[in-house]
Amino acid sequence: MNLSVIGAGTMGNGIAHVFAQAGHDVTLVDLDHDRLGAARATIDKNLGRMVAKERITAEDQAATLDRLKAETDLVKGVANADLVVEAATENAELKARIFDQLDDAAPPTAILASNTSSISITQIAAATDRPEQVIGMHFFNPVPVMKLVEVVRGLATSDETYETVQTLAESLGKTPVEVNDAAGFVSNRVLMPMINEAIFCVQEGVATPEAVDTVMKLGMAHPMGPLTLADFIGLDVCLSIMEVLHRELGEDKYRPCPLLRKMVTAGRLGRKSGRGFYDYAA
Ligand SMILES: CC(=O)CC(=O)SCCNC(=O)CCNC(=O)[C@H](O)C(C)(C)COP(=O)(O)OP(=O)(O)OC[C@H]1O[C@@H](n2cnc3c(N)ncnc32)[C@H](O)[C@@H]1OP(=O)(O)O
Ligand SMILES: NC(=O)C1=CN([C@@H]2O[C@H](COP(=O)(O)OP(=O)(O)OC[C@H]3O[C@@H](n4cnc5c(N)ncnc54)[C@H](OP(=O)(O)O)[C@@H]3O)[C@@H](O)[C@H]2O)C=CC1
Repeated sequence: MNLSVIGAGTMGNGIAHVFAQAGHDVTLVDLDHDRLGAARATIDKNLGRMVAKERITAEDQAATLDRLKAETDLVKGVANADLVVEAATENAELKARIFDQLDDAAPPTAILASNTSSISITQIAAATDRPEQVIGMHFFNPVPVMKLVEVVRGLATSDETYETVQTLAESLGKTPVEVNDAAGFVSNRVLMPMINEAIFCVQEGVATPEAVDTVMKLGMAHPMGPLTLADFIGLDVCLSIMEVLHRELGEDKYRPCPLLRKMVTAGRLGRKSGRGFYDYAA
């Protein structure tokens, strides 16, 4: 298939990686040329790890990179797409604008999928004239490792669109799980309030970030503590998700922790900015 991925951040590079590795031609689109270069370098590094472990050959690595194109112009980047996955910043207005552009620029038969963590697929689909071809294809971070794709049906999503995305996810070696359109879907409805509560523990002085993480790792066998995971996801993404849960579900239990908001305001976004609950300075 010809696949396009919009947004070359944390998730966009992982999605482009698994698509290209599975043999698809991929165009990665971002407004920022440097971001595209960094994404290619990350994909190359992650493929290199697999070569070092003898899971793939150096020829596979080169062939995967050959299938990957970079583009700063969205119109050119989706002109031949069979399916587009949007993985731009978690912001409802931005996504509506992008889907409006995609609807004009992508072939009429193309499926338009969003990797959104929490925003309504029905609302995103309403920005297009093809809501039956709009769907949530929600990958997990790090994409090359995590086995789940949460496939989110909007109100108008057709069975044909669902089946194409389900088959594509399976062809990547992932397990698709069908969910309906509701704020945060299943994954972030359950995960994000836990992370938010962990941040309240730090804010209220119940324990240090290290202690909170150790409790959840050793006591609950989580691979990463919730604050390490929040830094890994991006604190700006966590805040956006909590805001959607709070606004859409309307209950106090979903209010974003003030410390989370303060850290985002201060530019402490986690790993991607070099500092969050922990310091990642080289
Ligand atoms: C916000 C949303 O909408 C949805 C989300 O994505 S929520 C976030 C979901 N993700 C999680 O919960 C991740 C939780 N953490 C983990 O599962 C693990 O800590 C981890 C897989 C990230 C790292 O595992 P680890 O055992 O600590 O490290 P490590 O041994 O170095 O890595 C394990 C494997 O992952 C690979 N890996 C680690 N980080 C990677 C990355 N960023 N990209 C690609 N591969 C990576 C390693 O190469 C290694 O591969 P093999 O098993 O094939 O050898
Ligand atoms: N982080 C995570 O763990 C997960 C995130 N998600 C979801 O994936 C999506 C992306 O998140 P993530 O990768 O973390 O975010 P990042 O902030 O890492 O990356 C977003 C990228 O999109 C770019 N972008 C913004 N506007 C446009 C546009 N109009 N056209 C093309 N590119 C654009 C940004 O560029 P610039 O910085 O220049 O604005 C940036 O490079 C979000 O919807 C998020 O909720 C889903 C699962 C997990």
